[in-house]
Formats: sequence, structure tokens, C-alpha cells
Amino acid sequence: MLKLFEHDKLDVNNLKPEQIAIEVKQLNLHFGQKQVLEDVNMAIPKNQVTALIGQSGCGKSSLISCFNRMNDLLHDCEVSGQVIISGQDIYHRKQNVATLRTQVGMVFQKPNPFPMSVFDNVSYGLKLQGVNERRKLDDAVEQALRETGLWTEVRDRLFESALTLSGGQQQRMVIARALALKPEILLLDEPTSALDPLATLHIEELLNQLKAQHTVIIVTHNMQQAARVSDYTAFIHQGKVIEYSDSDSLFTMPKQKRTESYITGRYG
Ligand SMILES: Nc1ncnc2c1ncn2[C@@H]1O[C@H](COP(=O)(O)OP(=O)(O)OP(=O)(O)O)[C@@H](O)[C@H]1O
Repeated sequence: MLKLFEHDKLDVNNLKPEQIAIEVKQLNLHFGQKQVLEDVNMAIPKNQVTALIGQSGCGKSSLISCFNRMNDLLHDCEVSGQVIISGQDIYHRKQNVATLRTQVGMVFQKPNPFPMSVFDNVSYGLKLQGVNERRKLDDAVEQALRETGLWTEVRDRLFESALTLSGGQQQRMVIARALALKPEILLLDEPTSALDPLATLHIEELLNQLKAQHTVIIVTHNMQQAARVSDYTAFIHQGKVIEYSDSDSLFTMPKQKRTESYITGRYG
């Protein structure tokens, strides 16, 4: 898999404004009395793959859920601080949340195809946006399926139920459903944990291609996967970002003792 050359590495703790897709400032998140994220400050680079790693319950999913305000849907969740995307704090009261979720797509652990055809799944978001012209929908569906490498596999099955696809195909179709809306940012929460090794490999190869057009952020339990697919990695522990750097440095020369303990399997 083609990764960054040594000289292409960015210093994620010192990015220029034009290199930043998401800037997180003083982000805190509570569920009731429980603090889940504490003073998170980080800038996520544009058109790169960034991985969030850390032991179960450390706050990885909660953090990416802040990037498209999925946490708004949860009872008892309180967020403070700023998440800046395209120069706007997405927690500003004037932010249109539906627009935000178009701009920042999300894919979950378990493939969640809607019980309808492949075509209707992939065109779902566009139709919700009021796109009805058949030609436009056809083109968008084909383009999104090509982007996920699924087109040749499903071109003859577009009007069959998406539930008849394999788990790996369903997950790529769900990614295509997000891509059809042309998001700037794609959030993936453990996208391969329900898949077999071959389907996992397909998704991992796909991530590397997607970054040409999108900023990709992946939560993963699997450190080998993070090292394989990501350009940058943040290690999170008990709601805090402990270390954040290019993935090669973090996995081969971690600066913090806690990062080293985690990546060498001493806990987690
Ligand atoms: N809806 C919720 N209500 C209350 N607490 C929650 C909720 N969602 C998550 N939490 C708590 O927030 C903490 C962080 O959870 P989160 O799912 O972000 O962790 P994670 O690092 O993604 O874990 P995993 O790797 O197991 O998915 C955990 O203690 C969890 O129990």
C-alpha cells in the first residue's frame, strides 16, 4: 500500500490553516456527570487518513461523533469547546446540522444497508436533498460505486435488495452512500470490525484512494490496521489525546510512555 514518503510528512501539531480539515479547540464532552473527553486540542490534516486509537471506552467514537454532531441525538450529552470546519464552529447555534452531515459523512462498525435496492441506498441522500432527475441520480450512483470499487460487482444487481450483498460489499455500498453526497470529510467508526480479512483488505485499500478527494478519519481497535492505513495517528487515553503525530513515528518511536505501553500491548 502506498504511504507517505518521509519528506511528505506534516507536523500535525503545527499545520498551516490551509492544511487543516478539522480544528478541535478545548473540546470537552460529558455524559451526565461523566467526563468522556477532556480538553481535546488537535488539527486534522486535509486529504490524509488519520486514525484514532486507544483502549475500549477511551472516547474515540465520542470524539468522531463530535465532528458531525451525531452526539446531538444523545440524551444527557453536553459538549463545550469548538470544532472548526471550513472556518465555522460547527457548534455555533446558526450551524445547519443537516448541511453539516452532508459535508461530514459517517460510516459505522456494522454495515447498515437500508432495506431497499442498491440503487435506492446509494441515491438515498441525494433524493432527500431533492435531486430527482434520473440521469443525475444514475451518474451519481455509478460514480460513488466506482469510487468504492464496487461498480463492476453490482452493476447488474443495482435493483436487487442491498441485503443480498455480502457483508464487505454492504460496507462498501454504505461508504458509497456517504460518498454520493460528496462529503469533504468521511468518518469511519471501526468500519472493518465486522468483516472478514479479504473484505477488510478491500476497505483498507479503498481508504488510501479516498484521500485524494476526502479527508478520512478512522477509529480502529486494530493497531496493525492503523499503522497500515493511516498517515497520522492520535492515541487517546481516558478522554485525552496523549500523543498525536505521523503514524510511522507514533508506532516506531512513541514519545510518551503510555503510548508505548499501549502499542506494545502492555494494556488495552
Ligand atoms: N450514550 C452514552 N451515554 C452514556 N455514556 C456513554 C454513551 N456513549 C458512550 N458513553 C461512555 O463514554 C465513554 C467513551 O465511549 P466511546 O464509545 O467514545 O469509547 P471508544 O473509545 O469508542 O470505545 P470502543 O473502542 O469500545 O468503541 C465510555 O465510558 C462509554 O461508556
